[in-house]
Amino acid sequence: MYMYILCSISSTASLCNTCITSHFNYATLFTYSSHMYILHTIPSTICIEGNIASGKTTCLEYFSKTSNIEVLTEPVSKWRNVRGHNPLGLMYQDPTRWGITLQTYIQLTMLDQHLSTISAPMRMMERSIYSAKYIFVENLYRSGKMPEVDFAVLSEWFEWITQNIAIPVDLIVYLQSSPQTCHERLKERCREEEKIIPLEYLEAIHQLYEDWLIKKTSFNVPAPVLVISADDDLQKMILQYEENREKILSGSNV
Ligand SMILES: Nc1ncnc2c1ncn2[C@@H]1O[C@H](COP(=O)(O)OP(=O)(O)O)[C@@H](O)[C@H]1O
Ligand SMILES: O=c1ccn([C@H]2C[C@H](O)[C@@H](COP(=O)(O)O)O2)c(=O)[nH]1
Repeated sequence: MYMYILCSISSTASLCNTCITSHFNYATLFTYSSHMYILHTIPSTICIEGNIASGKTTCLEYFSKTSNIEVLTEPVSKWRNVRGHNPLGLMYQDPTRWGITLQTYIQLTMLDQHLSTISAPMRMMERSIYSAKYIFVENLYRSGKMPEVDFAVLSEWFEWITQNIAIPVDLIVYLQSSPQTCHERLKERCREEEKIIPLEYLEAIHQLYEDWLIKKTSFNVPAPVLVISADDDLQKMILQYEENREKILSGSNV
């Protein structure tokens, strides 16, 4: 049985009594097994958050050319094909029946990404286990499309995971875009399962993101937030990424 203790490190490594899961650039994980501690350095983590088709994957592709960063895009291909089944497509067809199926699988695959071993000192992820719960599960529940029992089971799972496993995030980059822009881009991207997404769905997701990351009135925000306005064309977005490069790579919003 392994016990995980996460300690915040500034310049020198030391074991601290309390777990601090944000505001650090460098962290060390002590796994305790029987009688000994094993020391691992874990990479700092930047999560790119934003509405559907706001430009997250495009942003990650841009930063994938930077050395010392490992980019992890959302495992959408898994969500579209798990042992021959398509939970993403099923959820859009019948959210009340399949919402829990998709979100359980997303929770697992996101946890896997947070915990995956990488060789680079920095991990840049598309979304997080937090937005899966605080945005997408919440939206299904609030819109009356997820039965209360499904929401309760998913919530119990999420709480167990976040209380028992350290899932550190150092910086959230929020690509803030209007739902209208996302709707246009979504139609352009033309993913089969998403053809039925109405503007209202993107508006609801947008509102949940704003409450979480801008107003900070809904759920715990696990890291500082850097907001980048994402309605601009690609060239202007690249300029913004360059202007913010240092802040992003140092894991800081200031
Ligand atoms: N700044 C932009 N201007 C115009 N189109 C964009 C921009 N960023 C991304 N796109 C296009 O919009 C669609 C969605 O972008 P994507 O990066 O896949 O979004 P996400 O990963 O957030 O769902 C893609 O077709 C992409 O080529
Ligand atoms: O927790 C989640 C995360 C994502 N989705 C859906 C939303 C989109 O249809 C796809 C992929 O999202 P992108 O924003 O295009 O990367 O997955 C979900 O339903 N629940």
